[in-house]
Amino acid sequence: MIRFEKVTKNYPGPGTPALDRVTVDIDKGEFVYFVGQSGSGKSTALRLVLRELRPTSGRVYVAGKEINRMAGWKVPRLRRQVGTVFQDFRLLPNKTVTENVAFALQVIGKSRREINKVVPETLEVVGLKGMGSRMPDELSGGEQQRVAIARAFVNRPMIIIADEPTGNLDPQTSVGIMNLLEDINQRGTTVLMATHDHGIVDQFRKRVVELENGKVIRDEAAGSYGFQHDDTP
Ligand SMILES: Nc1ncnc2c1ncn2[C@@H]1O[C@H](COP(=O)(O)OP(=O)(O)OP(=O)(O)O)[C@@H](O)[C@H]1O
Repeated sequence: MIRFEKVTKNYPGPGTPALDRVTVDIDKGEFVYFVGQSGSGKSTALRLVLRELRPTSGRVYVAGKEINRMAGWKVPRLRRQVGTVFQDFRLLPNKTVTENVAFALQVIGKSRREINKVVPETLEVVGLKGMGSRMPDELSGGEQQRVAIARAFVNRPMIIIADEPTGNLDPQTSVGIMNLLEDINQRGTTVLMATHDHGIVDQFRKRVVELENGKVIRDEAAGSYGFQHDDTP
């Protein structure tokens, strides 16, 4: 589904590469964490999948296509198949919950009829049934993140990219958001998630790709890694 093949990314200016010959293969339906210290290259890796950035060398494949070679007019189609979720929610503050989610479908030309059917269904999936007429500032952080996930998922994308989706949430609310991302993953969407949150990575066991200075220093399957904390008395 997604393949990074010896991907190096240099930003302009001096310094080490943000990514350095990264090779990672992600199958359809996987849930993969990208972990590592601030500046290790997690966001750069995620942005390459959207072709918001282009590799300095190496190749990034999404659904079998090398996206760096894709014609520019095909990039919007690629991005429609990749939902995005961020730490800071990024909702439109002057639109209701329903309008925020509907907007993602309006911009790609879906009919009003389809929008009226799919948006309430999606709000139900994310646990916001009956909250469609609220404004973002009338919601808790966790609820706002659910709206953002609904917006990312409403078009049933192949892939969801989540960059620190629990970064602004307390631990209990984060668990709710992780349950939701797991649910969406189980419906067949591949999930790539960058996180600093060791507690989440320990509790919700998934494949872990760890970056350090742009290099992959660990790539472990779900369940094969040890707990970071020893809770035995
Ligand atoms: N637009 C940019 N221009 C120049 N350098 C950049 C740019 N974006 C990121 N970098 C650099 O690339 C490296 C990797 O950054 P990146 O944002 O991918 O890391 P990250 O692991 O996502 O960090 P964080 O957890 O803080 O978000 C860092 O050294 C960063 O300073």
